[in-house]
Amino acid sequence: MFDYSTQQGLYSAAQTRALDRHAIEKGGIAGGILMARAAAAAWELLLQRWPEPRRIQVVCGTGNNGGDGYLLADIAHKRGFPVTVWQVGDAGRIAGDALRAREQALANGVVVAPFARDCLAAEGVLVDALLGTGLGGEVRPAQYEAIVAMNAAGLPLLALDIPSGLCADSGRVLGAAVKADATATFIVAKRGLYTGAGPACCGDIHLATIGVPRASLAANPAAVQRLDLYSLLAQWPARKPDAHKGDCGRVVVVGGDDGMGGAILLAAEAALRCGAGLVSAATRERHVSALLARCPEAMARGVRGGQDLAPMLAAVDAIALGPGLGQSSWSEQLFQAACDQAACDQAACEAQDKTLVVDADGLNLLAGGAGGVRFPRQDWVLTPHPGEAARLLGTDTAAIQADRFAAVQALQARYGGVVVLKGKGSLICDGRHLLLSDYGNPGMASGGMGDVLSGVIAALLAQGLAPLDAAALGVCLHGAAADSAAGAGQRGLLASDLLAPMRELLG
Ligand SMILES: NC(=O)C1=CN([C@@H]2O[C@H](COP(=O)(O)OP(=O)(O)OC[C@H]3O[C@@H](n4cnc5c(N)ncnc54)[C@H](OP(=O)(O)O)[C@@H]3O)[C@@H](O)[C@H]2O)[C@@H](O)CC1
Ligand SMILES: Nc1ncnc2c1ncn2[C@@H]1O[C@H](COP(=O)(O)OP(=O)(O)O)[C@@H](O)[C@H]1O
Ligand SMILES: [K+]
Repeated sequence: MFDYSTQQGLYSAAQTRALDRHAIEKGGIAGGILMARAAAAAWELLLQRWPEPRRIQVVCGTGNNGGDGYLLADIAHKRGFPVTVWQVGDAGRIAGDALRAREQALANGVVVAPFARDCLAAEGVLVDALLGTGLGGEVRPAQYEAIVAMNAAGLPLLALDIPSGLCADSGRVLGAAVKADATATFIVAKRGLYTGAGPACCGDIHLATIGVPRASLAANPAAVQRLDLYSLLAQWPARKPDAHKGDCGRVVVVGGDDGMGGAILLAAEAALRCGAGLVSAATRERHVSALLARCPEAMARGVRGGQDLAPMLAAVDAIALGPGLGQSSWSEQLFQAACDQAACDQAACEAQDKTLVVDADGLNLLAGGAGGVRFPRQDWVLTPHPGEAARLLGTDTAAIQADRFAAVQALQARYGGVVVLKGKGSLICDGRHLLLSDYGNPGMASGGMGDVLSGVIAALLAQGLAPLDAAALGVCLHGAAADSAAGAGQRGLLASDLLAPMRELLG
């Protein structure tokens, strides 16, 4: 198993508060000092991004996020920039460090005025210091209006800690959220910044750890890890010099019903390009010649049903079940045969018996109860996109996206094994680990991308990686290859464009 403890931790709002408290009470760093450091780090980022702002407008709320904003305004004012603070909400509610920050800014001559409709001037840089990790529930009308106004201003926008209106825990928009060009986040990275609506709201994310003691971090370990492809690759030993194809694993890809022959071809080719020793494709007879013409290294077989498939599965390491599988009676037979063939219990799984990667219509058949397949089971990796996840949990896509962390955990609890919830900020869960990959880009919103991913994960399983490691490395590799292939343009990216960069990344 890979060691995930060295990956970057992602934190919830409650954990961040606990960390702040620990740093203040045990670390002896006053809250006001942390606030001043946060403001200084954000100011530095602002000047890096927008070196000569004609003006700075800071929209402040009544909590400590607003306090960060007041101190940033104070720094800008001292440096001679024209600054205005627009105060949202009743200033009488401001207390503690935030109140001291406001008083300092006022005493130094920063212009502070109540936020009003149309108050924002159309020049300079806007700073969002309205709501941070203290946001609870849907945003109230006054804050909603300020968020809409900030987004409509058409100005460069820097969010402090978290774009206002974004839920730090889930990455869901709570009514309305600021769409920032950059976010300066403080102390630790928050989990909601990297999945769901988070990436679209944050722009570039910059973490300023502001000197929180190591002991405070150690006392509050993160429950989610953000994956770094290269540190995973570094944990995967190189092939031994005398390796032969039998050492590199056998994969069978199962699918390609009428009209979907390309899906099975993509999965087979991806498995080969990611290093599987031998790859067979079990598909409709009529797809065999096209598959062999494009990819002669694959062993393509036409199968009429479960009885033809079973012998092909006898001596394999990983089965990718679902690319273009369809939902016909042929599909159901293949689905059942593959599920029956794979080992079903924990012991066999740990003994590196065959593992199933279930995707696409394999997941739809599972959700529909096809073949009476029983679960939970440990010998599979399920790779649903949010629509498939909704079917598997009997809910709708919006509910999945509203809390992707909860959704992936619920899927894993019900179905067992390893679950990958795809989409921006893909999540991977085996019941003990909760991992996030933020590689990938909107160029991947095109047919066939998921088929490639199932081939990749199957190839990594076949080469001996544990299911969680194969899923984690596979998802990162797939997304990073798409980032490399997209280059300057995302439109028109094809799933097959990922094959060459994946190979390069694997080294
Ligand atoms: N020492 C530290 O701790 C450090 C903290 N730091 C900073 O503090 C931030 C956390 O500060 P926080 O906890 O004060 O909360 P914050 O995000 O300002 O929100 C509270 C405000 O929001 C309001 N509000 C809440 N829900 C609402 C809703 N649904 N709709 C509308 N309004 C709503 C709530 O209003 P109330 O309900 O009280 O009327 C209150 O005014 C953190 O993100 C970081 O930036 C850094 O300086 C580093 C050191
Ligand atoms: N905007 C995006 N950002 C990052 N990754 C994306 C984005 N859109 C799609 N992807 C990735 O592309 C793949 C699409 O898979 P899927 O929806 O199953 O495609 P298909 O069914 O067409 O094969 C997933 O791995 C998903 O995470
Ligand atoms: K904010």
